Amino acid sequence: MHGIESPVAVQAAVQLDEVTKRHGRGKAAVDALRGVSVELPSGSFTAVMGPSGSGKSTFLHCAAGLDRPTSGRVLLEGADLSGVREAGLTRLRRDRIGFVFQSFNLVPSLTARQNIVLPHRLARRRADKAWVAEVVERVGLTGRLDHRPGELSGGQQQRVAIARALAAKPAVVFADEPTGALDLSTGRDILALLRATVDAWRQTLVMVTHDPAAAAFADRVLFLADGRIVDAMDRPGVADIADRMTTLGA
Ligand SMILES: Nc1ncnc2c1ncn2[C@@H]1O[C@H](COP(=O)(O)OP(=O)(O)OP(=O)(O)O)[C@@H](O)[C@H]1O
Repeated sequence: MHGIESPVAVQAAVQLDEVTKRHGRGKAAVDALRGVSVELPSGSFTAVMGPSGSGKSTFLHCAAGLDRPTSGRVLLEGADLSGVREAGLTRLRRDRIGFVFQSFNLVPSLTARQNIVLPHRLARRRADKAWVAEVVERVGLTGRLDHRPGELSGGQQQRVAIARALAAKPAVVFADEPTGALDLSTGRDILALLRATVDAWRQTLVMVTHDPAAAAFADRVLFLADGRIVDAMDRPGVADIADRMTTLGA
């Protein structure tokens, strides 16, 4: 007789365990994160908000393995990053993490197509052509692939950056104010696109933003204040997010 097996626990894409981060030393030391514990489930879209200086960038940098916590642990797909050496971290970031920045960070001399597959070329790996074609279609860049960034609008450049982030099928995409340099309506299009990658492909997405309307695209909004997660809201509306930010003094 076999007992009924318990369901396999869904592994978090990213998990932070009592993470602290101290910048600087001595009198100049700043505790940017103070005991942050959170699980970011696979296939979820999380927005991180908080007043200026609350620790959002530090959170993103620690969660993405760009920066090491002073104490505590960060797990990516269940693997503890604290024991991983610098070369291993670089490989993990390249293979398992996608980044989207406010300022697009494209290489100006390369075409959109070349920018999208650049991480593969740097890793000396062949891109999955069928997947890249699907990504290009989803982000709406068909017909624009031979243009250089200077020949593309801001929204199109951000689409290239998103395609580049998705091309390696990353475990997590981290986006830092991805609509910060775009006008309102282009920004909405980009957020809808990011949302669609979560809905269609179960892409895990973590986005830092100041904008309640942007955060309202997420499944969950985490609020940071003074280096701590002080609140979380599931599927909140814009007004609720804006209210919460006001009470945090933002
Ligand atoms: N490299 C650093 N050296 C010293 N202090 C730092 C460093 N990076 C960040 N800090 C400090 O840590 C705290 C958190 O900074 P962080 O950039 O994470 O906040 P933030 O919420 O992203 O802010 P903003 O919304 O203004 O970008 C701030 O007090 C900041 O001054």
